[in-house]
Parts: sequence; structure tokens; C-alpha cells
Amino acid sequence: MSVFSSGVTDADKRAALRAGLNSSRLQRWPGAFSPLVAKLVADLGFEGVYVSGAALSADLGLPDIGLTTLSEVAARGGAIARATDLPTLIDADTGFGQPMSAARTVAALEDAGLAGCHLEDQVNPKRCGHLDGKEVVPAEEMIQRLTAAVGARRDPNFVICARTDARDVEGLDAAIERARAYVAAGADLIFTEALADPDEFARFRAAVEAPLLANMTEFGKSPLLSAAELHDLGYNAVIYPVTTLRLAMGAVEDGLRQIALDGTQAGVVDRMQHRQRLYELVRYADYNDFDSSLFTYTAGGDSA
Ligand SMILES: C[C@](O)(C(=O)O)[C@H](CC(=O)O)C(=O)O
Ligand SMILES: [Mg+2]
Repeated sequence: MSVFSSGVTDADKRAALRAGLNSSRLQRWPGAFSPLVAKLVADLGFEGVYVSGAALSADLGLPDIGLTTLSEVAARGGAIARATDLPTLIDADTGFGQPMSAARTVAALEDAGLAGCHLEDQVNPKRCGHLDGKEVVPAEEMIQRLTAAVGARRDPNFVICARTDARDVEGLDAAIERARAYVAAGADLIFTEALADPDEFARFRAAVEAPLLANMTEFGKSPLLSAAELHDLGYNAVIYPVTTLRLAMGAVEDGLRQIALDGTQAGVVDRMQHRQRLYELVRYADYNDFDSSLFTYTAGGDSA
């Protein structure tokens, strides 16, 4: 196995994602805002990796209002997916344009090594699902989006997740009705955005015959339910989309303030990831071995 690639093929990652959704265990997918974070997510025993549109745009210094392009998202998502053996689900916003654009999006994300993506029923330009003032397209338009996306995938295991933002715009019953129509259009997984309380999660579960994904984003409209609570509610997957970015940025800000104050980082060194841990995550020793095997290579095939 090369140090430069995951030991698991894209097809096997997608099969693992499917198997996880069909299992009775809740699939926990923390957001990874970089390939290095994806390595940490895998090392700590989570089932999958999530790539958040909010985190990806924030990382570029942009608000999450649909400014990022398919090329940017596929490139960054691909770099993250390739850094781990885990399957990666990515946020594809509204599919980056018309229904045919959603089809192109799926092809590009498959090529980039992603295991699945979610498409939402918001209008363009989209908003964070937990902010007021968002709007949804008519259900028929979202069904076109989904039909195009489903038809575009070559690997039948690539997961197409349909997100409905309708709860906050049209009410819970309309959101559930949309979810059922999206399943009929071929969605493999339903993302129930911005639900208000556990009872709403339960009502979605009772009404929709497909795997369900919960969004446990902080400072939003939904309560922060635990993995055990979501499992008991019958949910199949949970994302912690912006959590790692918020944790990291909180720590970076605190550290920078301390340096500005003290004139040295000496007081915050014990809060840092140690050089050794970083090297472990990027498999420094394996690259060294690989390099020395090249360095000592001789044409006769002997190596010292
Ligand atoms: C899940 C989400 O789409 C994301 O981009 O991560 C966001 C998360 C957030 O802004 O907190 C959303 O819920 O719209
Ligand atoms: Mg998003």
C-alpha cells in the first residue's frame, strides 16, 4: 500500500457507507475542515467524515451563502476524502445551479472520491439552514434536482442525501411530505434540517421510510441531542458539521490573545497538539521508510 493513497478503494468506502446506514448503529460523521482533521476523525473511531459547506466557505473567509463553486468544493472535498479510509459525505448545497448542474455535481464528486453528498431544497442563493429568512423551491423542482442527481451516479452505492429546509418555512407536515416525495424520487437518505425538538425528530421517523440524518450544529435551532438519544429516536446518522472548526478557532483565538499579551507562546504550549502526535497522524515514519527504501535502491534490486 502506498503512503500516498488510502488503503480502501472509493467503491469500498461507498459500500461501507451503505452498510453503516443499513446497520442498527448510529453513524457519527464529524465535520473535517481539512485532510488532517479527517485523519484525526478516523483515528478516534468515528464511522465517517463530513465535509461542511459552512466550514469550507468559512475557511475561505466567506459566509455560507452559496458563493463557493463546484470546482472548489470538489477539490477540497476530494483532498479530505483521500486522506482517510473512512467514507466521506459532502455538502453540495443546492447542486450549484439548475437540475442538470446537480447531475454534474454528482459526477464530479464521485470522481473526487466522495462516498455521497447532500442536496437541499433551498432556492439559490442559499442560506445557513438555521437562519431565518431562507426560502425553498417548489417540491417539483427539488424532485427534478434529485432525479438528475440520482441518474448521474455511476456507482449505485454513492449516497444521494436529500435535505429539506421546509420545516422552518412551510411547517413540519409539509417538510415530512417533501421528504416522502424525495424518497420516492430516489433519495437514499433524508437530512431533516432545523427541527425544533425531539418530538419532531420522532414524527419524521414515524412517517419516512428511509434512513434519516440529524444535524447537530451548535448555536442553531435544534437541541443538541446525544448519539444515544438520536439512536433511540431511530435516526441512522448524525453530523457535527462545524464543530471541529469552532473548536479549533476558539483555541486559535485564545492562543493568539495570550501571545499578544505575553509576547511569547510559552504559556500555551501545553494546550497544543504535540509535534509527535502530528507526525503520528501524517505517518511521518512510514514516509521516512519509503524514502530510505528509494534512497538505498540499487538496479540489482538489493537494498541495504
Ligand atoms: C450543515 C450545514 O449545511 C453545513 O454547511 O455544515 C450548515 C451548518 C451550520 O451552518 O451550522 C446548515 O445547517 O445549514
Ligand atoms: Mg451547508
